Amino acid sequence: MSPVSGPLRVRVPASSANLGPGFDALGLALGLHDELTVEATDDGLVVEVRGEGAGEVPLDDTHLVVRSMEAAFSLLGERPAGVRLTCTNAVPHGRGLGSSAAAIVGGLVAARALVAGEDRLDDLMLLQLATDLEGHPDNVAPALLGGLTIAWVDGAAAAAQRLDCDVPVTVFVPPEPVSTERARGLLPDTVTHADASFNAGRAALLVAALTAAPDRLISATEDRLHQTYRSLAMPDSYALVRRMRVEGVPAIISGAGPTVLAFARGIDDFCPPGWVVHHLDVDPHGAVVLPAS
Ligand SMILES: Nc1ncnc2c1ncn2[C@@H]1O[C@H](COP(=O)(O)OP(=O)(O)OP(=O)(O)O)[C@@H](O)[C@H]1O
Ligand SMILES: N[C@@H](CCO)C(=O)O
Repeated sequence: MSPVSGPLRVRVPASSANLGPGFDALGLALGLHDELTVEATDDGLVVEVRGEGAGEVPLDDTHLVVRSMEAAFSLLGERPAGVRLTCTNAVPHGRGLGSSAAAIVGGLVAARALVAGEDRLDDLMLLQLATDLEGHPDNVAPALLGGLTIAWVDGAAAAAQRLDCDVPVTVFVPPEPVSTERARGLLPDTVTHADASFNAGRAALLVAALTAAPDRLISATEDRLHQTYRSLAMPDSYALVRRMRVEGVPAIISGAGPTVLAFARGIDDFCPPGWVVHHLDVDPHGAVVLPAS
């Protein structure tokens, strides 16, 4: 796709990472989207934010979407004289639904569309930039590629395998955020060989369960590497996961939490007071460039 001169729109999905045992590797693109409208101008930077984050995120060049666009411009050695950016956000911040990944990927895809086109900045290069900005690949991969993704880093090189996946999802979003930074700080430096082996097996089973054998989801979503350690920061989320799992519902902490995700529908009665429920499908597309509406 060649560069777009007029205003353009980028739609980028929420994502749920880890999915239980697949810590820092598995991720799922979800049908809840942020939308960016971006236009090259003759001068300056204008940022407008609507929806999630409005009144909270900065409106200058420290804005995460702007920082991400700048990273792409720097790599390309080319940038517009000015940018007008409007963010219409539906992905809640600090909830484990990949809001930071959506901002990063949205900014990179928008910058590519504005000045380069895909022939000069392909998806693998965007995945690398996004992983460098986010710090781990498991949210930015599904945000970029859609579907179910298995992401990894070889040395410093990020990579991902996308898989088709069509599984119904319900997410329960609590009113208060927990930052990924805080959640990552609760993890131990080492785990037992038994726990590592357990998670490796269940993560492998989870890929099979999500693509071919959904009856395995309750076993496939067990985890020993992160959820219990993080329960200190999100006790209500952890209790909700346990309540659903004892009823046979494959429930997990979404990403670094505190959102709870279940691979099921018709379970809204589990929703605690003051939380928000979304019934979501998997987004197969990832970030897409659309004509400005
Ligand atoms: N659309 C956005 N625009 C600007 N800044 C954003 C946007 N989305 C996220 N951020 C920044 O990222 C922070 C949230 O990142 P954090 O990683 O803690 O949560 P998350 O990405 O929503 O959850 P997770 O990474 O666990 O899925 C916000 O507090 C804000 O500073
Ligand atoms: N794998 C990351 C996902 C963050 O969304 C973590 O759990 O910290």
